[in-house]
Amino acid sequence: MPASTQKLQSLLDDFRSAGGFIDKNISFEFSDSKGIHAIYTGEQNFDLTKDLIKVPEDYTISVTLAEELFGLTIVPTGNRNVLLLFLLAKLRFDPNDTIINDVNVSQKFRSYIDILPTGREIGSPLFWTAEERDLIWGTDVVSSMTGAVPQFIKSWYTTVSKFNKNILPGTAEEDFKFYENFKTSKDFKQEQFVSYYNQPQSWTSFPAYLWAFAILTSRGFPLFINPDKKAKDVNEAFLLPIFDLLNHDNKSKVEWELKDENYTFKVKSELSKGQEVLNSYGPKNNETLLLNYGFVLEKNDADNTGISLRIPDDLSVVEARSFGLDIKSHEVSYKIDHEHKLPIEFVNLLAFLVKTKEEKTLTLRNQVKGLKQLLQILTAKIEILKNQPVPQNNSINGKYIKNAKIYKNTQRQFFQTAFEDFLKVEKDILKKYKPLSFKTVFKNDKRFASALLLAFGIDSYEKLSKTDDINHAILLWLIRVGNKKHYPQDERAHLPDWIHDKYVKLLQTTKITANEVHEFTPYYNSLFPKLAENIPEIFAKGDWNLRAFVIAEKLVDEIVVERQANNEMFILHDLRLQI
Ligand SMILES: C[S@@+](CC[C@H](N)C(=O)[O-])C[C@H]1O[C@@H](n2cnc3c(N)ncnc32)[C@H](O)[C@@H]1O
Repeated sequence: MPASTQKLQSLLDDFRSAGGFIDKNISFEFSDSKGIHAIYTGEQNFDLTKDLIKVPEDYTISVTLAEELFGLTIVPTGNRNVLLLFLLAKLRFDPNDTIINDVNVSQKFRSYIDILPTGREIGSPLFWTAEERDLIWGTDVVSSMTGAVPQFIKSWYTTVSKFNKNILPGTAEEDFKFYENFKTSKDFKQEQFVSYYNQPQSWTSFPAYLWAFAILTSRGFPLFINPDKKAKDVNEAFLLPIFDLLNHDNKSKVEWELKDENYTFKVKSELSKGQEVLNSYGPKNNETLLLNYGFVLEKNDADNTGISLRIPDDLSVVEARSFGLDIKSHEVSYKIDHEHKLPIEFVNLLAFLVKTKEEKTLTLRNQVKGLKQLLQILTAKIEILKNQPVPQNNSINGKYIKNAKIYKNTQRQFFQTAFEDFLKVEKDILKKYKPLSFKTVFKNDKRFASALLLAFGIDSYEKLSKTDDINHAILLWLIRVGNKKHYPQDERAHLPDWIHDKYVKLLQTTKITANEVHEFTPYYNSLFPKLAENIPEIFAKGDWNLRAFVIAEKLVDEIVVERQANNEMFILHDLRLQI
């Protein structure tokens, strides 16, 4: 019999001797991808009115038990699970028995504690190596983890440093050094500690605490299922052996209940021979499943993702509200799931962030610019999620590679859908408001177009649009518009007044820095005086000095946007829109 089967058998024997019940038609099996799981083997469909599993209340491991060992006052209400984590760590890693109220708890739960998986077996990225973490680089799982671990370290140390000295093992001082290390290192990089995390030695060490944390999050039950025991904390959890051998399916209909001092487990949908008996851990998204349980679901109804944004401190929430946004603080996040798409409000928020001082409301200009930014954010997210590094090291766990792939693909799908939706929004807005495209300028302002031909040696807009010269062309055209009154009447018709007015206003109000002059000089010298000499009818009318280039560049920032779908350039009016 393999060691794992033997361990499981001992647990089942101990459990039955403690008064526990498991329907005779349930058999526990083991697979690399799912760990231990339960299969129904009965010939007849299971009678849904019957209990499948019954666990005596006394055969559970709770915060109350931990409090009896460590004392009531060590952790404040709101954080009581921490004590349970230390009890778990002690039961697993303390070679000495733990006696609580004259009961040898170590002996009582030995076979249960023995079957609990290691951190790496659970598969949470908390236990992944640096190279394995590269598989999920840039994802929300990594940012959650980076934020959470320092908090775990603090709650571990705050509690363990309060323990009565006579309960601490001789290795405690050594264990505490990790905290000193963490506290004094400016740039704490978790991945440097992964091999330490994966080898818990002493029960008071952080790795033992982290292991217990992963055990409680991947297999703990909420205490509120016991109405008698009023949980002091909303998220108070406990361990319910045997129930916790069941794997998860969102759709599984089950019933947990406390009846006559026994926790009972019933299934509420058909269970036939060969089917896996599945619990439901609740509607969990893939991020939570991966981080807390070490697995993900390819088809997960409860999956979601989100985009968060921080409004810079120098912009006020009040201003954002008067712009028409319904926001309460500087931190804004939007959730995307199978029912809720990314809302247009997100575009409006970005529009607010790119607005000019003069713009008090949503305009065509800021909305299209906001939209462009959103499409860029989504593209960046999609690119990160698309990237599937090929591990060079064949010691990387295949299950982790698979989970990372599924997690990233399911996340990417949300962003991909949002990207396509907003490309459509961009198309609709451009269709509705028909802003001036540079292609149209090129077509209408024929004199300018042929001047470009001479200047850059390009004979069509299509060719121009495929090179960097398109940006130079726009810059030159904006200066031409700024010099409008120096051109003959027939040419002026193609040079819009609103652009001219903006140019003049910028010219009057902008102070040009030495840096800008410095930056533009080589570029300016590459064009002038050559252009003025060769094509004076365009480039020697009005002012074509370096200042004009700096102003035109600022105007480009303000009013020119490149369409995401086909890189077409649009010149946008600050036409007021309604949010
Ligand atoms: C409550 S335990 C269930 C028993 C567990 N399989 C074991 O070996 O002890 C939760 C763990 O089971 C595994 N698990 C649960 N549901 C799963 C599923 N649908 N697919 C793959 N693994 C699953 C994950 O490793 C998870 O952390």
